[in-house]
Amino acid sequence: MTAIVREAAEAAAPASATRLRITEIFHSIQGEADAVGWPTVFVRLTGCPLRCTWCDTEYAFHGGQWRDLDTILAEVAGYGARHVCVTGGEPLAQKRCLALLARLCDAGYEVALETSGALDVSGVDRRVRKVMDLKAPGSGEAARNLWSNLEHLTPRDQVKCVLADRADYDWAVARLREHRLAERCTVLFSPVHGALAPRELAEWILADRLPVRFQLQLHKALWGDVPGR
Ligand SMILES: C[S@@+](CC[C@H](N)C(=O)[O-])C[C@H]1O[C@@H](n2cnc3c(N)ncnc32)[C@H](O)[C@@H]1O
Ligand SMILES: Nc1nc2[nH]cc(C(=O)O)c2c(=O)[nH]1
Ligand code: SF4
Ligand SMILES: [Mg+2]
Repeated sequence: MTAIVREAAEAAAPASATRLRITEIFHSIQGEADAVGWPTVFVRLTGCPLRCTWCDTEYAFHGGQWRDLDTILAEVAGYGARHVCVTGGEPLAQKRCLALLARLCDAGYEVALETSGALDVSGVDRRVRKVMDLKAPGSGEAARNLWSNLEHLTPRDQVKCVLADRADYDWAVARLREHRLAERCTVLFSPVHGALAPRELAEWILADRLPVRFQLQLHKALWGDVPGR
């Protein structure tokens, strides 16, 4: 069977109701958002309906393996970490992601979800900390932002704007004010890795007295831009 035929067959026949397509499960230092620095197990779900120009995980768009929930939970448990981050690809593109998140919460983990902001987050377990992107124009995917998602954020969640240039920054500042984002939850501004100089973004945030939290991808400082880290 060729890889393409196998992929099509797997996509058509997820045998059990509790299977998800997984690109990788790995143990690393959380490099982004509120839980930055904590030893964390990452569960990266395969597939994404978006194509952000600067995406650093294109390898998660295709392939992966169908894994059932019990097997995923068992592998996560094997690392003995308190924190779990469910990411992708776009995790919410697989409906069973909601069951995975609930099972991880039931098991007692601190659970974070990295999501694009383009898919409905209303069904996500309230115990999960959502880290929701708002895609700026430089991503090429700003039209996909599902603004109704803002109503489902709580103070434990975070909104993240990943910015490629000054035009993206100006867009994000306008959205911050328009939607009173900082009154809803923590707002993260992060430079696109290798595109916008981190110091430049830091200076803009300070000059404008913005109530946002600057963030850099810590794992890339530690290990570079490699899969599974
Ligand atoms: C790979 S995405 C997966 C989750 C989901 N699809 C999303 O976009 O949030 C995880 C996080 O990495 C960020 N990211 C991806 N490529 C990046 C890059 N080149 N520089 C900085 N952040 C990046 C995304 O914006 C997102 O916040
Ligand atoms: N170390 C590490 N931290 C991360 N936080 C969010 C990640 C992601 O790809 O969603 C990520 C990742 O890929 N690696
Ligand atoms: S939504 Fe996330 S995974 Fe999908 S292309 Fe954009 S950054 Fe990559
Ligand atoms: Mg990543």
